Amino acid sequence: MREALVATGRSLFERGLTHGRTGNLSVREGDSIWVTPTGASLGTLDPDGLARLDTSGRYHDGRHSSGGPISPAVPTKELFLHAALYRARPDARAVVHLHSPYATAVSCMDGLDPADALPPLTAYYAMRVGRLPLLPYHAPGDTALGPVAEAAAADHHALLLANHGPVAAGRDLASAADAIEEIEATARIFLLLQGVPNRPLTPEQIERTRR
Ligand SMILES: O=C(CO)COP(=O)(O)O
Ligand SMILES: [Zn+2]
Repeated sequence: MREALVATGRSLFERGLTHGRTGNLSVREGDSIWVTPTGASLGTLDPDGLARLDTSGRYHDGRHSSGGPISPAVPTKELFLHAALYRARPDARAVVHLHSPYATAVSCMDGLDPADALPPLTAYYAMRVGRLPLLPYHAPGDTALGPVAEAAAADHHALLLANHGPVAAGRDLASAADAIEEIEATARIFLLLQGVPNRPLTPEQIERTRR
């Protein structure tokens, strides 16, 4: 599990899906959450340097001072955001947050539909993402985003944080990574199509898309 988290982080980083020391990943295993430490590059994670929180460590409200973390690593400042998605989505086993450039560019655009920030341009976007709520800007680590994200995540496994970047939950790490990569690919296509007449998929075409 921890090796997979490290390998996924490296892969995302090496392909430019997040930069510097941005982004964070977590996996839920039983009563524990393994999460990347704050201030880490996703390109150079260490399986022994991840933070591990158990439910008695009160990860539910993102506070990790009482009972956890069990390991000495200080968890990401977005732990509360990961916890909000896990609370909202009992089937979720992984959460990925990135500052991927095209999705982040879209998150800075004016005039988006806050209920659904990107059009369904391709079948894989429709399959892997569906609707993408745009959540209002909060500073990184601002726990006021927690209840907002939790409410939105009840019906959506992927969210776009305004002027920040995407976050996606999945039934496993590969699914969460697939969803966030699909957001990035579609954001890029969406930006390429600015000013170009285009045809998003129709509801009927989406309905016929194999999941
Ligand atoms: O993406 C980030 C903040 O939004 C990175 O923060 P952390 O280094 O605490 O994970
Ligand atoms: Zn971030």
